[in-house]
Amino acid sequence: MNMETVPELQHRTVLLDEAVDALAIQDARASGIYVDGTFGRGGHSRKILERLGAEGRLIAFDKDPQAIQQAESITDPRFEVVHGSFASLEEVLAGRGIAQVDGVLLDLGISSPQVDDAARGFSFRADGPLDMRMDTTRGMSAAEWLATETEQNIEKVIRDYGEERFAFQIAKAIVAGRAVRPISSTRQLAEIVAHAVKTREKGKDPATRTFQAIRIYINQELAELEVGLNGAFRRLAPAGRMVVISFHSLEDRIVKRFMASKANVPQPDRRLPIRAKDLPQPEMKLLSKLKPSAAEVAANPRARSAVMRVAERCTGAAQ
Ligand SMILES: C[S@@+](CC[C@H](N)C(=O)[O-])C[C@H]1O[C@@H](n2cnc3c(N)ncnc32)[C@H](O)[C@@H]1O
Repeated sequence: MNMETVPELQHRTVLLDEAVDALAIQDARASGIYVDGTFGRGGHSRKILERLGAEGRLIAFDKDPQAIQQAESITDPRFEVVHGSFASLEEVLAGRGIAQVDGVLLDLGISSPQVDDAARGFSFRADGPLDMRMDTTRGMSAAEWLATETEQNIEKVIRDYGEERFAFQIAKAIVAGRAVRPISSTRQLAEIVAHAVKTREKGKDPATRTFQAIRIYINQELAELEVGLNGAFRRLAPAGRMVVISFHSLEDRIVKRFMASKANVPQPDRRLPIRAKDLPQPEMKLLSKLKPSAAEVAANPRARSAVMRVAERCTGAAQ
């Protein structure tokens, strides 16, 4: 579809002030360098630019060409947008001769325009081609993947990334369904899943978990998050802030564990009891964990599952 014919869909930024406040862009830090790893429709980026001084700099990333098209309308000389994953943050910064940044923001997952445009194939509510790629310029669509993947791997993805207890039945139904007719639309997949799911969760469409799982797999969301967190950490200046907003427990678990490991906070799965005096110096300080207010959730129901975590690079940490 010609992108110029797509009506512009809106994204309501979650935890807008809270996330930008957490970057602490003030005093000397207003002339720092910041990264918005998930530009979306630029709600956070625009607010960061409002707070930045004349010498400050903001580098934004997004995998989605439609987000990039929006970002390119920002003509501010302090701003630059990169079409690519935040997993490439380190090499992109290195390519610009930037050794350290003062803050990194990641507002994970998909934007409302991606969900609301049926042609992107993310939604089980509207019929559209079964695509689900954030970056439509590369990689395999969900339809292509479901056409070729083994039943065992489909089951594993749906179980691991959707935490779906009917993963076995759904994978079986997908493989039986594709033998009759290629699964090329969101509605077709949603119907196959609905028949395979035996008991319904209250208030939840039976396709919710499967769509989430396939989307995470197609976009390699969790693997890229791990790489992005590590890259952001290595590039953070002392006292630099890392602010991450997650929208489901799999993401939040990764963020929580990453920050906790850098802050020497004991992990439930750490086997050996380690005496405090034997622990290495913490490299990060945990600053806050926050959820949207009831008023924000009432105004924007998509904010309901958001969790924001903030950590700061310790000043004494080795670079
Ligand atoms: C929740 S939206 C961000 C909204 C944004 N903060 C705003 O205020 O408009 C998430 C965006 O991140 C992008 N995205 C998700 N994972 C990404 C990744 N690994 N690298 C770059 N962009 C990513 C998606 O394409 C989407 O546009």
